[in-house]
Amino acid sequence: MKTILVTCAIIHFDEKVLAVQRSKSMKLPLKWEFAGGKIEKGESEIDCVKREVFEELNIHIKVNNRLTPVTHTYPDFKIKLIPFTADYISGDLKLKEHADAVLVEKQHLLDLDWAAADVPVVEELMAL
Ligand SMILES: Nc1nc2c([nH]c(=O)n2[C@H]2C[C@H](O)[C@@H](COP(=O)(O)OP(=O)(O)OP(=O)(O)O)O2)c(=O)[nH]1
Repeated sequence: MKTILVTCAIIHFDEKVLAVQRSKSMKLPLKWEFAGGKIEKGESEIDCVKREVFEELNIHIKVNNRLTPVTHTYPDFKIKLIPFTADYISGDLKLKEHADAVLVEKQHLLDLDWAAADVPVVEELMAL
């Protein structure tokens, strides 16, 4: 099975981080994730995560640290999820694709129903 490379951004707004919920019509419907998406051919990880966040949320971010990538096999595809911490810089948040968004304190992140690949990312984040 081919592995798709996906970046995501853990965007900090002061002490909280932004989680977004996939819509009913997307793969992994209604699961929570960090904004991001597939790396395009020739694109750097950082350019990808900035582009995806702007396309999905209409905001600009500053990318900070790369966390540990997670490889996960879903029933019909396999991904390598590459997470970055980031800070909100500018723009009015608009949900272009997602069903919902919440700002969550780090200690409450595991209350959400995450996409399976994100669980190790959330655990690493909570331990930082
Ligand atoms: N953006 C993002 N995707 C994630 C996370 N965790 C996780 O398993 N994924 C999966 C869901 C998607 O299948 C894939 C990201 O692809 P995408 O968002 O660009 O595309 P998609 O699946 O919605 O659309 P498509 O395959 O129909 O083109 O990675 C995450 O935290 N952020």
